[in-house]
Formats: sequence, structure tokens, C-alpha cells
Amino acid sequence: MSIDFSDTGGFETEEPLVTTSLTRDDENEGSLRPKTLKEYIGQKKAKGNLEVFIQAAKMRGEPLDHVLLHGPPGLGKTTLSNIIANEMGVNIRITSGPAIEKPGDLAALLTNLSENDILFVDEIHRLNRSVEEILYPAMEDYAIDIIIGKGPSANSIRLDLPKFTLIGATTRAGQLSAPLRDRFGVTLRLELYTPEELALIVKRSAGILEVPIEDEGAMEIARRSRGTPRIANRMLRRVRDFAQVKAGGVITRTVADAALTALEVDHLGLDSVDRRMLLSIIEHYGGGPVGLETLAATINEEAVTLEDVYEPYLMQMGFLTRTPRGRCVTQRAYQHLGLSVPGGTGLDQLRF
Ligand SMILES: Nc1ncnc2c1ncn2[C@@H]1O[C@H](COP(=O)(O)OP(=O)(O)OP(=O)(O)O)[C@@H](O)[C@H]1O
Ligand SMILES: [Mg+2]
Repeated sequence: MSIDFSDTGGFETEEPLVTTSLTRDDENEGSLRPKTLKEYIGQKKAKGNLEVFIQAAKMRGEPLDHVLLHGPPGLGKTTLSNIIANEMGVNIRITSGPAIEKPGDLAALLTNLSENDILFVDEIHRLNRSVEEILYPAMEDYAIDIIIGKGPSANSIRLDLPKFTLIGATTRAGQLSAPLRDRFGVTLRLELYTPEELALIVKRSAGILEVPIEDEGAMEIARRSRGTPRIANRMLRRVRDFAQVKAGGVITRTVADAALTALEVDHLGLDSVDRRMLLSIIEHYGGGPVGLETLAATINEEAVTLEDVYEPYLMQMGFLTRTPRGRCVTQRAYQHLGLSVPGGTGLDQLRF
């Protein structure tokens, strides 16, 4: 059976599937968030470590060591932070690097915490320097130094804080200053998910959303969601719309394939930006190397978006490599795009 979804009707105005930030699609993302470590699929290494640290902290009746979570957007950093709070049985206060403008803002947050609470700072690489300096003694000694008064009569007093856990999340661990990075006892890197793990996530989400889905339908979405649960959940919602309007409601492999193809997501999950990126390196820069900024300007996208969102997946798939002189496409990329590999190596010769 084949279904033609090329007439996408009312779906054209949808927002892109791949983004750095949240879209309208994610509004009820919260309802799909697992609440316990057990429900949190994949990330075996990070989860295994956390299980031990959480148990040990609970046995000692102490707060968990400060945790730094890093990895590309949409892999479950915020989710994991909420789970840690839940598993520890403590409160979590949520803020972000850019939201804390002055040292006083952070001091207010810290002094309002209760014993063992978690302070979650998203995008922690964007904290400004003067705010960051308040964090050093807070993390190390559970204290902050406050200056009272001005000029010669100014006095510094040390204020004790409750023992708390700082969880920092960042997509760019490399941008964290060394003194801040060193003060985290636990650093966990989240990895892109395998298609099998993503299929479990899709089936779990479909269950919550009460969408009928076949195993093969879930796998089709999983294979095309570029290792990222947030994208898998977005795709599930779009495919559900197609399934309901055009195919009787059930998400089968055929329905998922037709819907995602209509959304310009190819069978490995590459979208139009990925393809423009690879094609531009091939057509304008002879396959590379080309610097990230130059490439971004050529295809009219932001360099950070390419670096944080697109590159991790293209590198994982073996389509792109990073060299000291810039980005290069691989033979696999030529093959995937249906182009012949320059120099006549690769496919052309293998065919004989
Ligand atoms: N391990 C997981 N198991 C099941 N669902 C997950 C998992 N990780 C993430 N999700 C789903 O993906 C969505 C996005 O995750 P989350 O918001 O935690 O990502 P993030 O890493 O904080 O992203 P960002 O960097 O953009 O802040 C969540 O709503 C959740 O439903
Ligand atoms: Mg987040």
C-alpha cells in the first residue's frame, strides 16, 4: 500500500522539527517527561553512575554532589535533573544562566534554598563572570560573601547557606570556565540515543498520548529522529496528525514513512538544512575543509545552530568530519546524496 501525502494541506505552516529551542509543539513536553530513573530510557552509563551516587547520598543523609550535565539539546538534561530531585526526595528550583543578571539575584536564590535542595541552572555556560564568582564559595563551602556598605566603611560578611546541590546543564561544556568546571563533583555526558532506545521512547509517548502505533511505525520514527528524544516526540505528534487525517488513525510504518517524507525528513533523519550543509561543502568548497563561520554564512544559518544541533548527528552518521582546518564531508555523504565520489574511488569502482 502506498499513501500520497505530498498534498500536505494544513500542515505547511508547522514549525521546523530540528531547532535549538523549544517550539509550540513542545508545550506539553512536560506530560511526556519520565519521572523516575527507571522510566528514563537509555543513557545507561550516566544512569548507572547516578543511581550509585543518589543511593550513597541518601544513605549518608547528605545532599548529592554538584552535577554537570552536558550534551546536545533535547537529549534529556532537564528531564534528568527533575528525576534526580524526585529520586532524592528534595525540591528543585529551576533557573538559567541568562536569567541571573546580577550577583544579588543569585544570592537571593541561594539564601532561599532549604537543606538538600537542588538548584538547577540551565545554560550554565551563559552565566556572567560576576555571578559565577558568587558560585565558587557557594559550591565549595556552602557560603557566600556579601559586601555591605560602600567605600572605606564597606564590610564583607560571610553568610552560611544550607547544604544544596547545584545541577548545571549545558550544550557547550567547552565554554565553561575551568574554576567552575572543577567544582562539579559529577560530570555526566549525555549521548545521542540509538534507534532501538528511541523506538521505546516513541512507544512510551504514544501510550501517554493514546495514539495507536505499530512497532514498525515506532521504529520508522526512531530511525529518523537523529538520536534525539525531543525530535522523536515532535515527529510522533506530526505523524499522528497525518495518520488521523489521512490514514484511519493508526501509525504504521507506511504512514510514518509517508508523513515524514512529506515533512522533508529523509530515511536517515536528515532535513533540508543538513542537506544544504553537505551540498554546500561539496559544491562550493570541493568537499572541504571549510571553516564553520564561512559555511554558516554560505547557507544563511547561525554557526552555533550548525555546531550544536546539526553537526553532532552528521558526525555520528559518518557524513561529516572536523579537522583543524575546518569541516569536511565524507564519501558516505556523497553516496547518501546520490553523488559520485570525486576521484572515482568508492561506489563507482565497487560496482564492477
Ligand atoms: N531518556 C528519556 N526517556 C524518555 N523520554 C525522554 C528521555 N530523555 C528525554 N526525553 C523526552 O525528550 C524531551 C526533551 O528532553 P529535555 O527537555 O530533558 O532535553 P534537554 O536536554 O533539557 O534539552 P535542552 O538542551 O534543549 O534544554 C522530554 O520532554 C522528554 O519527554
Ligand atoms: Mg533543557
